[in-house]
Amino acid sequence: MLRIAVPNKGSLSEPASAMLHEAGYRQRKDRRELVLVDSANEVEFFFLRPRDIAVYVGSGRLDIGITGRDLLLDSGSQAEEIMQLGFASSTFRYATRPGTAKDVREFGGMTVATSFAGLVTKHLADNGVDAAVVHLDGAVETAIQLGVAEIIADVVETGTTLRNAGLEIIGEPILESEAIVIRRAGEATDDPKVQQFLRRMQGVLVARRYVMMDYDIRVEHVERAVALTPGLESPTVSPLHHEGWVAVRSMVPSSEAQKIMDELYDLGARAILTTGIHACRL
Ligand SMILES: Nc1ncnc2c1ncn2[C@@H]1O[C@H](COP(=O)(O)OP(=O)(O)OP(=O)(O)O)[C@@H](O)[C@H]1O
Ligand SMILES: O=P(O)(O)OC[C@H]1O[C@H](OP(=O)(O)OP(=O)(O)O)[C@H](O)[C@@H]1O
Ligand SMILES: [Mg+2]
Repeated sequence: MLRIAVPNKGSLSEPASAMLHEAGYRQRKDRRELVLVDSANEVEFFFLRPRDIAVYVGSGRLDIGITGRDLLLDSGSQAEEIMQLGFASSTFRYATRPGTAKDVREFGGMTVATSFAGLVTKHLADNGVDAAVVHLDGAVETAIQLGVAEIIADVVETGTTLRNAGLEIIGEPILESEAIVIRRAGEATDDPKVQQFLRRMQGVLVARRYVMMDYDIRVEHVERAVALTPGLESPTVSPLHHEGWVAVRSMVPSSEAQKIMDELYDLGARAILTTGIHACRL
């Protein structure tokens, strides 16, 4: 059985379970369930606090886990990133009241409040800055108003929380984060069970990002048409009963589908259809 850690709460929890469900795995119906065995797929899921997942995986108690890159790096665990999952994207940044500091090198003697003390302590040391770090569990934006710190370091997605607290970002992001799959550092990556899991997750990412496009076009225009729809490897071109016409089938990025349909139409393509992809293995 492959033993997989899944976030049980917070921003990562629902999208992680949704992705696993799309990949064909059983997921819990009751949020209080802590362990779930999916015997048909030979997988056991452990629903754990997102912060703890790198600890379990790094110690080798669980084979793989889904967590955030920022949480992995903050934990200092012996675990490594093996796949990006494309959700819960954010940056991790310093922020303060206008006029306090413009660069991390000006933080000397100040206090930084954060829920990611490991990450921030390392970043300050890497920049040769002697600043105090106060660890808070959440809502760190309020720490400045309440006089606990002059600077905060926190997750920023849209920036709304910072703006509402009257804070401004300082400098470049400390890091860019998203949901990732992790495993114990240095572990061989050719375990067939792990490989199968990663292929399933990759299949979900591709199914979400691409649509299947079909169209009919006159033979003399097919080269220009397939240049617009090159597919991942090569488009399928089939003869049509109607002489001089072919049918083309190809995967295209869903974000570009409408633009490509317009361009194909202008080239003379007709019966242009797109259909969703439910699952795939590349
Ligand atoms: N607003 C957000 N947008 C994108 N990702 C976020 C956001 N807030 C937190 N995250 C990500 O979620 C992970 C933190 O998960 P965690 O469950 O510990 O905190 P949370 O999602 O903020 O939940 P809570 O604060 O309710 O406990 C990190 O990887 C972080 O980057
Ligand atoms: O840039 P934004 O789109 O505003 O999102 C960022 C906010 O989202 C998270 O807060 P959360 O709601 O999880 O509360 P917390 O601070 O208590 O973790 C994070 O800690 C930031 O405060
Ligand atoms: Mg939070």
